[in-house]
Amino acid sequence: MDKRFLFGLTLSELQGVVKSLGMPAFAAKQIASWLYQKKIGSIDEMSNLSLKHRELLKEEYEIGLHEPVEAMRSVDGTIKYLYQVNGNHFVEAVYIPDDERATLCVSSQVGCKMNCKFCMTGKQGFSANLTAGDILNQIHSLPEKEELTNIVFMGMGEPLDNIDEVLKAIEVMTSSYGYGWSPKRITVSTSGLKKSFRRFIDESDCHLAVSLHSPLSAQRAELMPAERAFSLLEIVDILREYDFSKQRRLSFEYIVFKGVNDSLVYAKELLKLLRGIDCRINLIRFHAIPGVALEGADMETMTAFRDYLTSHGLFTTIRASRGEDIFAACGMLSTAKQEGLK
Ligand SMILES: C[S@@+](CC[C@H](N)C(=O)[O-])C[C@H]1O[C@@H](n2cnc3c(N)ncnc32)[C@H](O)[C@@H]1O
Ligand code: SF4
Repeated sequence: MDKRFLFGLTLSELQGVVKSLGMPAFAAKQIASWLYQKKIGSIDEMSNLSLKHRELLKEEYEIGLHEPVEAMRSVDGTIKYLYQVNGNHFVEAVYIPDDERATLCVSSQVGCKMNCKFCMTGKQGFSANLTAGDILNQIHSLPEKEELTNIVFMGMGEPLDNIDEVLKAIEVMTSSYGYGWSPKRITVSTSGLKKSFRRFIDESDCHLAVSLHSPLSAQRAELMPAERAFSLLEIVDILREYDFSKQRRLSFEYIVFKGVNDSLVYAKELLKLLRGIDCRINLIRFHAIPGVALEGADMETMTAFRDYLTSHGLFTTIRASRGEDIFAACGMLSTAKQEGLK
């Protein structure tokens, strides 16, 4: 019988485990502390549990941590790690060191269902959801774990399409029994999914980044089929109900495509769409992917676009592209090869 994994379980799930094995209730917190606050390789190392209880646990469970199976280094210091999940699937996570920050871009799914026209992960199609353990393992088994200052859910997959596991992973990251991190260190990026959009805002305090890419519904639908199920107008209407003026940050991501959405006409439409919402815009350079007839705008156009928005009261930044030489930049992640899809 395959053993189940302890790593990735929330405190209440661990309470269920110890209860079912007839162990004392306080053992759940002890196990959580071994799992999340230390780095152990086996249940035998949980030295404050009795030998009998460790043996009981071992009959049904194992820790379930997995080191990355491959690492690729960019000239700019970015490192892309490949993790094997669930035996036969693969996902990538990208470590991005910066001056005083070190960010890990994590994956939430193997592939993605959303099929955005410009994204490599979208081209791969969907294979599987990650468990909370698979998501947390990208952090916990990272050689640079201790350096990390920020986590962004901007790797493979649509986090809101795997909301239960994403919320559980965030619970472990932010709880005192887990990593104890502030939710302000975590950003979840989404293309927008009606069924779980509100739930994510209500049940977490993490920063939210919405992939917009066009202020016009028809054009957005061309780029992102998800627009047809949950339009930017519906998204913005919901966001207006919430207060993003305090600790929690709302940003919109906008890939600037040459001759598509890069003129000031679009900047003006963005101002109209987002009027009255406390947010910022993050302009992203397009990372070309094979077989897609889209091009990125040049830096001069992006700077003019940024300056126009900022001078009209919508704070806008241009995101630095990192790890392009190793296919680690935004939207370039794909494990189609490892999955045997091409
Ligand atoms: C890969 S997605 C993952 C998170 C989520 N699924 C989403 O779309 O927001 C992270 C960000 O990368 C952007 N992206 C996708 N393909 C890209 C590309 N080829 N060049 C630049 N950015 C890209 C997405 O639009 C999104 O803002
Ligand atoms: S951009 Fe995000 S939602 Fe769109 S296909 Fe890529 S991973 Fe999926």
